Amino acid sequence: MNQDSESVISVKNLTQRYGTGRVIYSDLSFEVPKGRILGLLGKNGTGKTTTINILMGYLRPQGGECRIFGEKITEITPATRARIALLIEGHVQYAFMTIAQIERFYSKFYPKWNRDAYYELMAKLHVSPGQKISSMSCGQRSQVALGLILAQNADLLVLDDFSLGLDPGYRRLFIDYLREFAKAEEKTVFMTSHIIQDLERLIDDCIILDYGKILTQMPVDELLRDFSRYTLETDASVDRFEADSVFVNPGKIKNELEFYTFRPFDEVKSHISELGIGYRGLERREMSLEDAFIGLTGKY
Ligand SMILES: Nc1ncnc2c1ncn2[C@@H]1O[C@H](COP(=O)(O)OP(=O)(O)OP(=O)(O)O)[C@@H](O)[C@H]1O
Repeated sequence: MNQDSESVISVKNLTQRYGTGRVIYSDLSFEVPKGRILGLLGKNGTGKTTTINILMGYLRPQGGECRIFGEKITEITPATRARIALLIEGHVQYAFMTIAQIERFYSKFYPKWNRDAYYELMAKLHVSPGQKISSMSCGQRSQVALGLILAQNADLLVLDDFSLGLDPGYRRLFIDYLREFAKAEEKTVFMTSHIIQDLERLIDDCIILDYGKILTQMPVDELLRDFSRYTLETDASVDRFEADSVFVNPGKIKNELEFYTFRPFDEVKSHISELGIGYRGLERREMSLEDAFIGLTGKY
């Protein structure tokens, strides 16, 4: 089996700009292997929704090629399309229906429809099955949308900002539910979210997008193992710690300096000595995925 046939999503040299405006990105390439949960992360406006719109065939890119389950996205067959469950930013569109009506409506389109998965999630909602979606709160509508996604029992789930309006308890419930479902059934998930703390317990791999390019693509456990945040005290000015091959996004508040790095401790220490900078208390700090994200993309 070649590498491509293992990849559920394959993106090669994707280039996108809107009209004659600025380039959102060029030469973007990545793969999403079967059975993995991948989070596409990036600051506002880096092109996450754009990428999903291209992958789903709603937008034609200026260059590059995307394949899903081996098929070019411009020539995707209905049978392959039926293997993909998509949650776009926003809510259920048929808001005039009730919880029960929308379940019956959706069930007709999906051969592998799992009614129980939908009602299991709906049971956590404190509303009656006869209530119209239009009269529900923002978070409750998101819960209905997520129930409809899981019930499709698709092989690939594409979720754009699934957490819209959800409270922390429901987000935790959905994440645990999704991870168990995806791992037990070897589903592939491609998702974005701005709530990065949530993703740490869900995703296997992350792509971190900066404006115009991918900064990092790697398994989350490797990122948290190899990328570190350090602090030290120094009287030297922050200009002496310019970003370089060792220091990523250095910053200073009073006399405490912090920086991030992919380099091991000994190398960091000798780099500071080579620069001839006096310091006290060099410490490697515990890091979350959100810290790593800020370390790579900067605080703005
Ligand atoms: N239809 C459009 N016409 C022109 N520019 C657009 C259009 N849609 C998006 N853009 C621009 O493309 C860039 C990427 O937008 P996109 O919605 O993909 O970002 P995002 O990473 O999903 O952002 P967010 O985190 O805010 O959801 C932004 O600068 C946005 O202004």
